[in-house]
Amino acid sequence: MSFKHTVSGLILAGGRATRMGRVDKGLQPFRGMAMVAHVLQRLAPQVAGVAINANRNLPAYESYCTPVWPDELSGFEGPLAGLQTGLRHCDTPLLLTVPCDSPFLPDDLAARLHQALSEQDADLAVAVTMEVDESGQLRRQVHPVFSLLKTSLLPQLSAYLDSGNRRMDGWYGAIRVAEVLFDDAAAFRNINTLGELQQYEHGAPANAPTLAQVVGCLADYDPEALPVRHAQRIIGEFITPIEAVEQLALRSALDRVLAADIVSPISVPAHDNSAMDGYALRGADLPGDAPVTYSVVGTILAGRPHALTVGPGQCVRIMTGGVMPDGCDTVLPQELAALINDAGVTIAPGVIRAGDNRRFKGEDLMAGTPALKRGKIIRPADLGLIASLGLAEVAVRRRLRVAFFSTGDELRSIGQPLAAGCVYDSNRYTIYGMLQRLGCEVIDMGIVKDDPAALEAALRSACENADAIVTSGGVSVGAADYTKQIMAALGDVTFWKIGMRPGRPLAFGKIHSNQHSAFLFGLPGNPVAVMVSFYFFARAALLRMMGAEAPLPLLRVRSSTAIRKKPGRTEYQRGILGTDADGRPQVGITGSQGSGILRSMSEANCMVVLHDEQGNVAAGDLVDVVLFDGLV
Ligand SMILES: Nc1nc2c(c(=O)[nH]1)N[C@H]1C(S)=C(S)[C@@H](COP(=O)(O)OP(=O)(O)OC[C@H]3O[C@@H](n4cnc5c(N)ncnc54)[C@H](O)[C@@H]3O)O[C@H]1N2
Ligand code: MOO
Ligand SMILES: [Mg+2]
Repeated sequence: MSFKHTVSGLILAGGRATRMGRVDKGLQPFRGMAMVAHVLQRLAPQVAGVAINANRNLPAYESYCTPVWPDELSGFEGPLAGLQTGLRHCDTPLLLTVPCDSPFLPDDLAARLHQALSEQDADLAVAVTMEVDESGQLRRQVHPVFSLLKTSLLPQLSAYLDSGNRRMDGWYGAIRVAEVLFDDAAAFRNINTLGELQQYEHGAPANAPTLAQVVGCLADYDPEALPVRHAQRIIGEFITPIEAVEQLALRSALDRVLAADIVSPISVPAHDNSAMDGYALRGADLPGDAPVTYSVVGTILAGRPHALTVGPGQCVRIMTGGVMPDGCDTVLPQELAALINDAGVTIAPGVIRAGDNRRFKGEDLMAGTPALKRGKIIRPADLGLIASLGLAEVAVRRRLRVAFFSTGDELRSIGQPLAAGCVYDSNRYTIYGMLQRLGCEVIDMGIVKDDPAALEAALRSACENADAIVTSGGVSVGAADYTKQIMAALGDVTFWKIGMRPGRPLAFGKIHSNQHSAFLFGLPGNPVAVMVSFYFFARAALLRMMGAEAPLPLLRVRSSTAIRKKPGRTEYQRGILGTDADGRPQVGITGSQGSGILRSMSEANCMVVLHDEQGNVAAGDLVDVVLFDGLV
């Protein structure tokens, strides 16, 4: 049975709003209605009923058809006073509090807090998020105003207030508290100042520029002939990263983006140790002109503590990884000994030098130094590195949610018969593959017909469920291409003809629907154009949204053939990178380069990037190449 009937909601609107100039925060207009109405809309479906705790303008709050309860303590005594009032009136066993200035609160707040409360048999469940501060460090942020608690806690709370305390979490010591980690910190954002109110009015985070502002910085901006590098720059400046962070078990973090620097808590290795199985001795003691025999005073195994000291004329048997004994700085690999017998180990002159085969404490990682930087995509070596620090969990950015669909009446899905003039939808498969490779959470929305209402519904739904949207088709100048009109109507979207081949038309911007917004990449319909536009525009932008640093490396390679190329535009040609007869790398172009010929894309293992200013390429010239696959 659902828990909903056991929970009442309480919106805390009784504060003074000192940072907002003492206006009544809950009643401030925001995106077409009062702030409290947004909170009410999100909270009401999650609970049996909602009440508001307010101390001013009571009739205005009552107009939302909810009970309104002022504090019993007089003098704006803070949120706990509101909570006390709420507990006193509450007629369900549980009460859920939220502040009136949090219009983005999560839809699953009650469900998640309730689950933790019952699983952990707690008195109170409170929301927690992980946030990255300005110095790049990760910290836990507890949100005591987002709490689910037992109504029976009223006596404890009243006693706490009677003793003069007002801190929201100050009474947690006396009750059982369950902390619930939410991965979307932005959902808990509260609006504290009039400036923030204006800022969030259009869904824009702090200081986000409009597309027109970004474009305004380009002296010779021409959307009908936009150089590739300008389009890339505009997109990069307009995109904003998602901030939500989640804590994952180490192995689950593979291919995810590190959310905060990892500072090494220990030195690796923790001690100077031997790099070889052999004999440790003092470097100053090595032979001069004649062989020397050293007596063996003990054996050191890796991982075994010891208190051996080695004097002049002595050595100690040591295994790889064994901790170097005091005074020793050199290891003789055992196979280099001139003689090993009961008298000891004999070393000939000149076989090793002082300091050989010793690994220093901290030579891999020194305690207190950054081991990995935020923004790094976690690869197999990083998993090992983090494990070497003894860390079981890492903080990563939440996965980026990307919705995608294809547009066009001529498209058929696999399994459907192919009517005359129709083609199977291949773009949804290439896009799926490319998004998966980037580590996105994908939402496949199928094929959308060339119909304005269907396109609008699809874009709105994508916008409400994803961080970014990738569409294909309908961005050129064709008669049935409604896509552009609908995209433009839903937000800040611009349409470009880019100086490139393939992939000339591109729509880019941000759309809004029901208080949600998403970045939009309207890619051209031709099957190769869609891939090229994804790789050279969407890829970097999506990575930036994920908070990742992953530039595309360009290799300079000799072209095995001549390539025709017009200066004044960037051409991306499908290439096969291999080696010539002498084993040197070379690249050749796959067959037809038409933007509908997917076969030649499939045969290719790289793209040859011929830049704007470049003209024809002669056989043997060096060209830039981007590989499709990397080793990791
Ligand atoms: N008069 C002009 N015509 C065109 C121009 C132009 O500048 N002036 N640009 C050309 C270029 S370049 C491209 S690329 C295409 C882009 O067109 P759209 O983005 O509007 O895409 P559609 O018209 O919907 O489709 C184009 C082509 O691709 C096939 N297609 C579309 N979606 C899929 C899919 N999911 N799977 C497989 N194939 C798909 C579609 O059937 C068309 O053949 O416009 C040029 N025209
Ligand atoms: O983008 Mo189009 O022809 O360049 O395929
Ligand atoms: Mg078209």
